Amino acid sequence: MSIAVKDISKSFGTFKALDNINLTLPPGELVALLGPSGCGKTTLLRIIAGLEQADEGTVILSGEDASAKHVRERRVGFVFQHYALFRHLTVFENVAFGLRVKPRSQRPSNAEIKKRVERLLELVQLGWLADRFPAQLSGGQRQRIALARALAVEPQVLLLDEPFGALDAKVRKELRRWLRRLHDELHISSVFVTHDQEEALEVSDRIVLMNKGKIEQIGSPKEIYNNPATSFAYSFIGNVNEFRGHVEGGYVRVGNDLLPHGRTDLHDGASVVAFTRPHDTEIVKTSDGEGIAARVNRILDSSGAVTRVELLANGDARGGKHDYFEVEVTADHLASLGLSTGDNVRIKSRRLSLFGENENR
Ligand SMILES: Nc1ncnc2c1ncn2[C@@H]1O[C@H](COP(=O)(O)OP(=O)(O)OP(=O)(O)O)[C@@H](O)[C@H]1O
Repeated sequence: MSIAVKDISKSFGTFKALDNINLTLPPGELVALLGPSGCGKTTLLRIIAGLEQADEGTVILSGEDASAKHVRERRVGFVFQHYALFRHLTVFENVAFGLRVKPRSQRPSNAEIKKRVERLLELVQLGWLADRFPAQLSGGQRQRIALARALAVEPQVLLLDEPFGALDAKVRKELRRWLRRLHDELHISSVFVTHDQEEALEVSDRIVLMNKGKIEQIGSPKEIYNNPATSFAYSFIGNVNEFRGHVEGGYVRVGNDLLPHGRTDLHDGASVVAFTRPHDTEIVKTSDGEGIAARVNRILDSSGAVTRVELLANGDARGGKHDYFEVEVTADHLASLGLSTGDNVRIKSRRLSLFGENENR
């Protein structure tokens, strides 16, 4: 089922939680709503579900205006961070619940319910827990049962609000891979909320990046990572080195340092923020000349082909919010540089992205 959101706005009192959101999601995708705490992800998810009413705008499910449709009619399945399973019901009965409470005319027979629940438990790989009670399950197992329960009523859309948020990092990683595999089997249009960029990048087909009630960018994980459309997108997704200064000819002046930028469309004196990814950042073993003055703080041991070098700003950026840099260098290059902790160096960028104070690209 396709999901479209048109001109949705929502305020709580005087606070605008969602500001004119527009979104079209093709059917069958696994979509991440990603953004910092309080940016409006959950509110948007709840509006799509019909659990919350928008002040303005419409939600269109499968080409039909769903605004007037009740939650039950939207055929939406939910999984929440703390989705309380019924404590007094076994795993089997928790999953069967949505089917047992259907109106008699739509309710499957007991034999059919048994077959469906068994199939779902097999799907979430927990058939062996059918007779247990929720208190006898781990957090990860509970979330998988919650998912089986959401799927039992054959929803056309699956909405997940930080489904693995309460779990420890290792279980979280396992479960998100598992969710991806499950989605590849079922292809139900699914939207999940997360504030974890790694989770969104690893699992989703498409990321909707939000900030302060607005959409910053929509794209595949690759697009968002490689071509962040706004300075917010740059600093939120992936590791990045950030420099603030102003344009001086072909350079960004950061205090006493000059960083070459290679752009021709910038006015002298314009305030800019410049970003570069660690793998696009270069270390030059000289203490003067072009580049940002920095000192090697740590060279991380690595058995792989790439080594991470941490540096601290030496010049005027020191003490600021962005006085820490990360550079990824190949083992060969590192050897030829002959770097040691404490060395004074300069850093430059092979691919610098600049954003003006009020500019988004
Ligand atoms: N019922 C409500 N009454 C008042 N303010 C609310 C209500 N629900 C949400 N808000 C506010 O709206 C903003 C968006 O909330 P929302 O839960 O959608 O954010 P979020 O991006 O999901 O955040 P998080 O990642 O922390 O869950 C927040 O500032 C929140 O405090």
